[in-house]
Amino acid sequence: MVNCHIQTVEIIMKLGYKKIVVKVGSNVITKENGLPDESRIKHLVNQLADIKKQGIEVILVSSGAVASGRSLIKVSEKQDAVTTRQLLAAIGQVKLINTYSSFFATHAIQCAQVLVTKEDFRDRAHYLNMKNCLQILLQNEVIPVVNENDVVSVTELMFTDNDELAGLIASMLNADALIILSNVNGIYNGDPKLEGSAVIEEINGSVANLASFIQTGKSQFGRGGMITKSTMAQKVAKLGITVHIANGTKDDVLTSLLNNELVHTRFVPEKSKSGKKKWIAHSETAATGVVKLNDGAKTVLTSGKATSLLPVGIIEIQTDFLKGDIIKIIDEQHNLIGLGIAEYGSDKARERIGQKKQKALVHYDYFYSAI
Ligand SMILES: Nc1ncnc2c1ncn2[C@@H]1O[C@H](COP(=O)(O)OP(=O)(O)O)[C@@H](O)[C@H]1O
Ligand SMILES: N[C@@H](CCC(=O)OP(=O)(O)O)C(=O)O
Repeated sequence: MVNCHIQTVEIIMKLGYKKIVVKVGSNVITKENGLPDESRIKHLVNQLADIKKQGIEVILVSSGAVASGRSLIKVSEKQDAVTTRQLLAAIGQVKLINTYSSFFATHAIQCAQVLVTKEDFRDRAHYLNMKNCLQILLQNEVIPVVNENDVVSVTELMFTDNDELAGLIASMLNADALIILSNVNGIYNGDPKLEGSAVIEEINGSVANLASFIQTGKSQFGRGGMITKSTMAQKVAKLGITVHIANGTKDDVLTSLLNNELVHTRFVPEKSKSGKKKWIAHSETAATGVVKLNDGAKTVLTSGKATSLLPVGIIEIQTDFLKGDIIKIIDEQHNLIGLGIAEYGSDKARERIGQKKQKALVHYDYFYSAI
């Protein structure tokens, strides 16, 4: 036993992460018959406990409320999809968190339930309140178990899926890595079910044809699918956080991943961005104004150099905004170039369109390039 533990200590230190966010998909912890896979949950908790005991901060984002609810109640077929989801999640989340809590308790570790909605990330003050709460949990050696609050998050107010939520949490907490556990070994260069397909082990920067490898279908209990997972992973890696997509149904997946011994997909991180840029990057739905740029301004702004958005490159203010609002910056073909915080409102910006020597509309420190 002692030797085994010492070995685990060495294993976990190899990648050198200090803070990780682990996202567990519904499929990982749900059996084929739809019932929660308690032995899988227990095995994951054992690994997370080992990792935490090495001094690594762990935040868990776990799906599975709806799947857990299905095991507890029979839903009338007449009930619509939204209400069914609310009902199943409301009941299932209790079971899910109790399962985690009892397994963590065997390691003398406390976990906390943190349920969030997309709205919680929109307003910067609200965002910082949530960040503060998660940090205080971590400082008190508690493992936050985060899920979307499916009871109140409906339709357009929902996250695409929990991968998006996990990306937001990893960015908010400046994690070193985000580990997404699904029921496949990673992103394949073709249909994962076909023999000729292989796992793409490293993705560096934005890969133009990545989406073409991915089948649109998703797994039995999943919500978003692999396309949303890979889009989110590229965005998070661009902010400076390593993203791993691995198979959570494999034994010892976390320990072998952290020991660099697992075949999976790893997104190479770019240089780390500031906390404010990380928030701006995830704030597209909170944007009010839309500003169109000419091609010259687009080239300068996306060159990777520290340049601010000057009125000389603006060709149109499409939607109004106030000073301090998040604005979308688009090119002549209406593609998103980036997001930024407006230094002044749309009235002033309109007066200055195309003019030289005017104050920047978006300062470089508050600009996130989506390209
Ligand atoms: N090229 C691909 N590589 C890996 N998985 C893929 C690919 N194309 C489609 N998929 C599907 O994506 C699924 C994982 O996404 P999703 O259903 O959202 O899972 P989760 O519940 O883990 O979030 C896999 O089960 C697989 O069927
Ligand atoms: N919040 C939902 C999970 C939704 C979701 O994104 O699921 P998945 O694609 O399996 O990560 C639940 O707990 O059932």
